[in-house]
Amino acid sequence: MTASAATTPPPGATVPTLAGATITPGDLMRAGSYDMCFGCGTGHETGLRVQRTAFDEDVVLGHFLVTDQHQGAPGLAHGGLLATAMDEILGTAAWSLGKMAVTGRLETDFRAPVPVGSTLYLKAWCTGVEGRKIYLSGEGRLGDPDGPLAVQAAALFVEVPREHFTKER
Ligand SMILES: CCCCCCCCCCCCCC(=O)SCCNC(=O)CCNC(=O)[C@H](O)C(C)(C)COP(=O)(O)OP(=O)(O)OC[C@H]1O[C@@H](n2cnc3c(N)ncnc32)[C@H](O)[C@@H]1OP(=O)(O)O
Repeated sequence: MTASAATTPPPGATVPTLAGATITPGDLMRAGSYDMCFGCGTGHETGLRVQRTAFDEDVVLGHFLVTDQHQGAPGLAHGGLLATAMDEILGTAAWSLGKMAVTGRLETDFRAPVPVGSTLYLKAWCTGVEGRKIYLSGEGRLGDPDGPLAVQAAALFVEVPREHFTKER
């Protein structure tokens, strides 16, 4: 992955830990997802409907089925939607550390085309935390969790207070 300095943890960034977390992975699993989220909502008719299948302190796993609603070129997934899928799984990895966080920066490498009808298997993990900054990496593989590499991503998420989601704008 050709990650920039902005998404690479600086020397001295800590290895993430769940100590002091306000949200546990169990809470997150029970909370499910926001129904109308384009990434994971089951109420969103044309969304990606990413399913999160496992997460712990080290890694988060998920997958989604690429449908004809997700095309860019005929028969192939749109790159922007693949970036959205990576955003979703990277965000889940950030939240699974017990931190409410939003995407500050998202970088993607597209390694192989992703056909309609295929399942993209997603994986994300935290590479370091410094203050409010959470550094994450992820990948998407075709057809199987160990299948061919299709997408790689690196991101900087920034921890925010609850008011970020509730204040009127
Ligand atoms: C319980 C419910 C469960 C729900 C399911 C959970 C799963 C969820 C899955 C969701 C998945 C989907 C997720 C989504 O889609 S989240 C939606 C998309 N993202 C947003 O809307 C975020 C919009 N941006 C902001 O709100 C603010 O800009 C934030 C909050 C990010 C920072 O503004 P704030 O005023 O607060 O802080 P700051 O500006 O002092 O920055 C702080 C530090 O960060 C560094 N920095 C910031 N940006 C960048 C950048 N681009 N490159 C490099 N560095 C950057 C900055 O230099 C500084 O560093 P330092 O000077 O301290 O060293």
